[in-house]
Amino acid sequence: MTMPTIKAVRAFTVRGGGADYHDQGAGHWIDDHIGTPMGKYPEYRQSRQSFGINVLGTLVVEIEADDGTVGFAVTTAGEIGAFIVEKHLSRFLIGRKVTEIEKIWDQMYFSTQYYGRKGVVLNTISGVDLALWDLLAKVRKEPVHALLGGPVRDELQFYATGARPDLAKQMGFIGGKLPLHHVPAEGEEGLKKNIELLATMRERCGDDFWLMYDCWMSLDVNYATKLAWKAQEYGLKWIEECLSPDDYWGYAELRRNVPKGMLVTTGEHEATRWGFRLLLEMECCDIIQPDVGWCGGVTELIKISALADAHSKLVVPHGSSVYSYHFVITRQNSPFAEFLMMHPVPDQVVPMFTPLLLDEPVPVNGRMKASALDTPGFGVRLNPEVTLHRPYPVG
Ligand SMILES: C[C@H](O)[C@H](O)CC(=O)C(=O)O
Ligand SMILES: [Mg+2]
Repeated sequence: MTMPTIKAVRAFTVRGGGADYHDQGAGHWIDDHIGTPMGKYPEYRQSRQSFGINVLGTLVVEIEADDGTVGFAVTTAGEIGAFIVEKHLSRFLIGRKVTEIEKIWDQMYFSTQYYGRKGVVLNTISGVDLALWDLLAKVRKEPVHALLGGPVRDELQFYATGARPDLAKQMGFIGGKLPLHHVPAEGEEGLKKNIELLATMRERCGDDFWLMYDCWMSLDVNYATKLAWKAQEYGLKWIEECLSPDDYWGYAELRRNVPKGMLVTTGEHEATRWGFRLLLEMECCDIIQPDVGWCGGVTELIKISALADAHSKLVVPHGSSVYSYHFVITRQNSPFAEFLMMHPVPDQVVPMFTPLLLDEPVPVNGRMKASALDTPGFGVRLNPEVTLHRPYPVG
């Protein structure tokens, strides 16, 4: 088979949901007084949008081959990402064979290293990488998971992230991850409220349902330790992303501090094999949670996952819908997946990247058959009713 070459690269932005899942309308649970590192400022406590959590918006990367096949992917990077793709990264793509994914990744990473390494640049590289995997799989008329070695199980099992684990239980999920609402600056009263909410959810969900707390980088070691010990009574399964992603030392200390059996998880704001190497070698956590749309894409997640496996750690990727599912189904050290509840209440399951994608599969009764992932590429289409904006058209 002669492999097609890449003839065009296009980068678009979109507002309102999509890959920037924090870019939601008013009244959504995801922006309701959730604990953040900005919570030390009372004026930024009630809403994450008030400090700009949704300023980036969604980036859509489209890569077209000379046989007419188009691969695409979405991530959180908006207009900055569109600039980087069109003005910088496209030079490593145009004219290349669709199979040259590893070399393209290496060139994207090392050519941006002087201003990149993490954050929005890695989100952008991830978007390009995912679009390349989508393109190659479509050219080969296979799902991405087939290129990754194929499924190791018949179905995925999900826990749900959202404000209502009690409803998630009724919907068939194996667990519910709650956002923490109150930060250390809200004192003993806030700590009491954090524990009361957990107690209420334990009461509603019964003993056997997993309950987790997502702390979104909002705590310090002392507060997180206190929270963990108080939460033990209510069977908290794991305590997530308590500290700044840069505080590897704090994570190592927290992991030593928490009650035996409670898991410490983190990594959704970490990137690349080098970042995860620190988390693993410094024994910062029990489960790593790379976001495949942010950590460097599938090409990098393969390496991160192998490193984690060698350290006997689980990889349970953060969010990212189909981009995660195609990976998780192929790895023994990823035994379950996250489903982010994007319904505002959330009392029903809606596709995570709604309304941007069509054919996005969702868990039914907390599960998804591997066969739901059998369409070529990542198996999703851009919704033609969503208006895309191309801020930096090149060529
Ligand atoms: C709910 C969390 O604050 C955040 O929006 C999502 C997240 O960290 C997760 O799904 O994990
Ligand atoms: Mg999280």
